[in-house]
Amino acid sequence: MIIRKLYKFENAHIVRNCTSRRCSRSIHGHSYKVEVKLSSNFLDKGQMVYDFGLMKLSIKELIDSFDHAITIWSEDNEEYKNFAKKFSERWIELPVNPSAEQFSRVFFLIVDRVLECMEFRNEEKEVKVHSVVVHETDTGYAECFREDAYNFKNMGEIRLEDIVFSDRIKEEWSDKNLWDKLLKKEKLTPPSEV
Ligand SMILES: Nc1nc2c(c(=O)[nH]1)N=C([C@H](O)[C@H](O)COP(=O)(O)OP(=O)(O)OP(=O)(O)O)CN2
Repeated sequence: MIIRKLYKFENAHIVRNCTSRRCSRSIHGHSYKVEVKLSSNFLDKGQMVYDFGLMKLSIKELIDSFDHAITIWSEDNEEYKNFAKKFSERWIELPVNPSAEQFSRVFFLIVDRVLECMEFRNEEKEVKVHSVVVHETDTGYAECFREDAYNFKNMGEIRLEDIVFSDRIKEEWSDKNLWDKLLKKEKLTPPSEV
């Protein structure tokens, strides 16, 4: 069975080297919608794959990090990167170009790591990321499956260590060490009730 939770955020970027000139040569923003789909063949004590309420903790906080932020590619022009970091206190640097496709891979990998670290306290079993859909506009989206997220050879390597959140973004997390914990694969313990 698959369940799906929707997240929304506003974000600015430039996507270098693409064919659409407006996209590759001008800073612009989108009202993103992100669908995280989880699957399992089991149900927990509440007869759910994974409580939607639990999906409003770390997963929501990490996706919301991108809200009112600018996303930059680590390989972009140094002057542009410094400008973005100087004039926006909320920025994220990615090791890949911030296309809808790469956003969907980034979110897949992040949610995959959250689930890997998460303690399951309500008899949830084998909860996996099925796919992540990133809607960049009302008319265009990318959907990432596991084989895409880990397709480092053809789609570019994404190491979580290479995703950098600005200090301001980290300060707004309920646990300022959340990202470090995920990088170190430390256990995340959710509250017994949300
Ligand atoms: N496959 C992709 N194509 C494009 C991406 C992308 O991430 N993946 N991104 C862009 C731009 O960011 C652009 O802003 C969105 O392009 P587009 O769909 O053309 O936007 P519109 O709002 O103009 O779409 P309409 O359908 O005309 O309303 C470009 N391509």
